Amino acid sequence: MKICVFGAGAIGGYMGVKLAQAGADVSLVARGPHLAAMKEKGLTLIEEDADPVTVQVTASDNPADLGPQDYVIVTLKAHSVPPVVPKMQPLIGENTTIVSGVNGVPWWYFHKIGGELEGTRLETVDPGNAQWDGFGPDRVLGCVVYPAAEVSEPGTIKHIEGNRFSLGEPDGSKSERAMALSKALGAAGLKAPVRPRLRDEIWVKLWGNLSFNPISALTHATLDVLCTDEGTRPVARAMMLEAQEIAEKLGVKFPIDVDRRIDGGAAVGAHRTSMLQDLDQGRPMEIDALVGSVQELGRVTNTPTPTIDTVLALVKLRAKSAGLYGA
Ligand SMILES: NC(=O)C1=CN([C@@H]2O[C@H](COP(=O)(O)OP(=O)(O)OC[C@H]3O[C@@H](n4cnc5c(N)ncnc54)[C@H](OP(=O)(O)O)[C@@H]3O)[C@@H](O)[C@H]2O)C=CC1
Ligand SMILES: CC(C)(CO)C(=O)C(=O)O
Repeated sequence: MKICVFGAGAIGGYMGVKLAQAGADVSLVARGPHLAAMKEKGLTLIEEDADPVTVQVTASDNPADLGPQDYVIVTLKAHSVPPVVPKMQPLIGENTTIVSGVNGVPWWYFHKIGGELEGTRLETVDPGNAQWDGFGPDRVLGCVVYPAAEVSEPGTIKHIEGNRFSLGEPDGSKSERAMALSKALGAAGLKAPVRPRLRDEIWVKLWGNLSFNPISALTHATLDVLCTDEGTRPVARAMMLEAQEIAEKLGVKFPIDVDRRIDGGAAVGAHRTSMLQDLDQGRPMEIDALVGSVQELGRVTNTPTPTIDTVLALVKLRAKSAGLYGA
């Protein structure tokens, strides 16, 4: 089974080391100093309570070097995917599965969902239908990424917590391709359950990213603070309730309520969300995928999103002021 991880930064690098350690036929697409370090010294993974491990990996910035794959696991930031679809084509053969390991509303959301919204495209996450047309939705296997990791220096991944990558077919089936990837990830020491209702998990994760991430970027507060502060907790809660109304119209079942989700965020502690980290480090922020997409779904389902609209406007301007959003 040939697996290529496209965008082998924090999450893709973590997966890449685990797969390589387990003897999988895995290759990594990366770029810049991180790629150069991987090629020179291998890819190192630092995990708590374990000695660092370094594996030699097949890595390139040119997918044509790697050829057609059985699975391409995309672990890029959401906004980085559409522009690289043409570059990814050499990795795609007749039976290639694309695994979308990207936060936010996935571009394939309305594929095989059934009902009147079947096939709806989302401009915020797939401008110009780049992925829908360039990959084709039938190739897609969904994935919700739970681990936290960072590139601590070029060629080195620091794992922070978690090892679960929930997988799910757009139609909810336990397909052969989903089960085979689950087995390969399991053999690499990762948890990769195949879920019949992946969209429910997408929304529970998105609840937090939609609200905590922009609030943290606007206030520079860590999760423990913004989830308990008497001013920002109700803002997060209002955003989440708007999102819940949208999701429930789309058939999602939430296994917990908003207060439990916010308490879960608070329990993570003094964490700077990925959006705040991106702002701090001058990197583009995943605003469209995490917040804009939910506003778009509000329009699609005729659901008012006043709090989401307000926070989205503020965080977009914050990002624009830092030169990290739009032209
Ligand atoms: N990190 C985390 O803890 C978590 C992340 N996620 C989600 O997982 C996804 C990936 O996040 P994360 O791993 O943090 O992101 P990273 O930025 O660490 O990894 C993406 C990597 O892809 C590289 N890249 C970008 N464009 C190209 C290209 N055209 N060719 C080759 N390489 C490229 C980036 O290089 P460069 O740095 O030069 O841009 C970077 O090394 C995101 O959607 C994120 O929200 C979900 C849960 C937790
Ligand atoms: C906020 C958190 C921990 C989940 O809600 C996250 O995933 C992020 O920092 O992007």
